[in-house]
Amino acid sequence: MKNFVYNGQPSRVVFGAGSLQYLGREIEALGANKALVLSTPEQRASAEMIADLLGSRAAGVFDRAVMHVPIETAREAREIARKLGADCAVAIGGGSTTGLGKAIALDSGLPILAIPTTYAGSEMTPIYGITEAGIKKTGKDARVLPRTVIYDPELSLSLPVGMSITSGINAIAHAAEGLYAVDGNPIMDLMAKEGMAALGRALPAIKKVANDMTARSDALYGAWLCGTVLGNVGMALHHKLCHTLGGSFNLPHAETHTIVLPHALAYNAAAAPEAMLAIAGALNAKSAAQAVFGLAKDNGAPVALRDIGMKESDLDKACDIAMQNQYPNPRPLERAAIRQLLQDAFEGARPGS
Ligand SMILES: NC(=O)c1ccc[n+]([C@@H]2O[C@H](COP(=O)([O-])OP(=O)(O)OC[C@H]3O[C@@H](n4cnc5c(N)ncnc54)[C@H](O)[C@@H]3O)[C@@H](O)[C@H]2O)c1
Ligand SMILES: O=C(O)CCC(=O)CC(=O)O
Repeated sequence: MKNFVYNGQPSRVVFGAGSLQYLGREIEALGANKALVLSTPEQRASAEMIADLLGSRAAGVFDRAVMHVPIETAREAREIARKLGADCAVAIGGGSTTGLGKAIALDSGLPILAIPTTYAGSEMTPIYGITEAGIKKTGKDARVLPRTVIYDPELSLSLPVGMSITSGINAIAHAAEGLYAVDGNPIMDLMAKEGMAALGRALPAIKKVANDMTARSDALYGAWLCGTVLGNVGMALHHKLCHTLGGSFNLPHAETHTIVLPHALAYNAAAAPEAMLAIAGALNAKSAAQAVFGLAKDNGAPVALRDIGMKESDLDKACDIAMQNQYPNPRPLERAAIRQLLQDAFEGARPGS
């Protein structure tokens, strides 16, 4: 018998190859006149292309977005937005750039138009993260949810294949944990299954042919759905472990998600059997944990924390941090089992089913 609360979150999505052509129309619909364009240094050329498209509606380009939004960068961007008189922010890039837009919006209420070029899903969430004095704090605020999102798969063609696979599995992690969320609901379950299935099809196809437009479109569609799940229901052990490993040990975001997810699913398997069946079904496999491990390994993604910069001597500390301020999880957190999970992820062991 169903028993749930569902809260719709207002955001407008424009999806499709070539949909960047609607940028002007969408800025106008926001009632904005001066957009500050945000990007990482690596995507400066994309930001300039956006500024050119905006013409007189571009206030300027700020290209210093970096992972985990250092407070100093957030302050600098807020000040530039204020000096330029920007009345909206256009974020082109992945979660780091959207995150910078969110840090500006949190302070000023400036509306964000996001143009995602990875599959991280931040554009669909009211979640922000800011790093101060080496500690990453996350929170939720309706002001940071982008008002408009333009998903144009053509802009994801340049995402390197390796990053596409890990970013896609980052998206799958949102959907997988959404299926056993304490505050889950049937709408998010549908989105989670459809999103995972789209990514499960798309990632091997992208590995084969990086510019397969159908696969790129499927992947971005999956990212939208999985990101929506992240924005609507609470995450569990897997996200807690990744926040610990990323925030305290500076491990790269999407790769960490890719490595940890099969082990977190194996840990939760017996406590969340229906979710596991749904995940396995969406990925066309018998075991959820094995399916995700295979998706990573067969497509050349890293499967061991030791290969992305984790030190074995830090595993005890990581375990201690992960045991603090626990997120709700289907199986209670048992220290010895979590420590073993981290060891398995460190070594890249095949997870149990
Ligand atoms: N708040 C949320 O809801 C949420 C959700 C997911 C991730 N995040 C945050 O987002 C960050 C990670 O985001 P990410 O994994 O998207 O990585 P990212 O935004 O850091 O991007 C990684 C690199 O890829 C480049 N890149 C992005 N798209 C590209 C493209 N199409 N072509 C070529 N290069 C491209 C970027 O410029 C950057 O150099 C983390 O800080 C994470 O915590 C937040
Ligand atoms: O860094 C943030 O903004 C929060 C990240 C988050 O909750 C989603 C994730 O870990 O992929």
